[in-house]
Amino acid sequence: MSANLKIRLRGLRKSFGEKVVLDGVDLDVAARHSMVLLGGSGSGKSVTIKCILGLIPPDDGVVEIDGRDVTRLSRRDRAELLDRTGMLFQNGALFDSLPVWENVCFKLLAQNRITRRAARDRAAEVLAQVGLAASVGDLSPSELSGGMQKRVALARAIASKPDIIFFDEPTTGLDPIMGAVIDGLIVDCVEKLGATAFSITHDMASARRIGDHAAMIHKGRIIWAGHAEALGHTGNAMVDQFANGEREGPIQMELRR
Ligand SMILES: Nc1ncnc2c1ncn2[C@@H]1O[C@H](COP(=O)(O)OP(=O)(O)OP(=O)(O)O)[C@@H](O)[C@H]1O
Repeated sequence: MSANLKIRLRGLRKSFGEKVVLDGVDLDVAARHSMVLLGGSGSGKSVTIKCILGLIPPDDGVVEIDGRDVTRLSRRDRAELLDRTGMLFQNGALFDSLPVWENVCFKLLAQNRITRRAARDRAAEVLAQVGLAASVGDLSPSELSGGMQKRVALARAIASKPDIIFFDEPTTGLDPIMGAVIDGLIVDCVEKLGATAFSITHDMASARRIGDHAAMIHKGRIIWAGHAEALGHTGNAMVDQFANGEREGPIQMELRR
């Protein structure tokens, strides 16, 4: 394995009943790079992330993080891996019953890795990093706008200083300017941590901003992987159609059949 490789997927397969979702996914993500996984609705992007995190057991294949096969880790080693991982969920997934500061430090508090007093300080620190005042820490998530909730969700994803962060549709539901702001914060935070980022998104502007590399999944396989700046002119008709949002092209023709 290359010493520089953070995530390595080989021959990843997953079916639900008769439905084959992942049909031999091969993908490499280099350390400190930012990979964006593209693909149509229901193409298996979230299932891929869940397999990497060990939340769904693959039927077959290899999932390596730092050269270790995560499908074979002991419960303790998997917990240790998850401790080093941050996740920003599609809907933010904040707990309304807890103030923002407890949401931000939820993982650290739940694992007794920090006192409540230190958690307040840590929350203020990461809230500042995403452009929010410390006083926001005392509010309930339901009192925040969608953009602020995304910032809080980002603060929570980085609070434990993870070395891999997963972003699931980080700008969904935001206006284009707020989306660009959140993307900028994502890039800043990932860079500051020196983390590896793995994102899934339908938003091509966002994909180009947050990804240095990109890959596209189609019919359960990675059909293209390369530099994010090539998106739209990769030479792969399916990827270019998707990236350019064109009605006509090989993907639509398949849908018509
Ligand atoms: N636990 C599950 N049980 C059964 N089917 C599942 C399960 N999880 C996912 N699927 C199916 O796997 C397919 C891929 O789902 P996935 O959520 O990975 O898609 P996606 O590419 O992330 O889509 P979207 O962009 O719409 O979020 C879908 O058809 C979905 O219904």
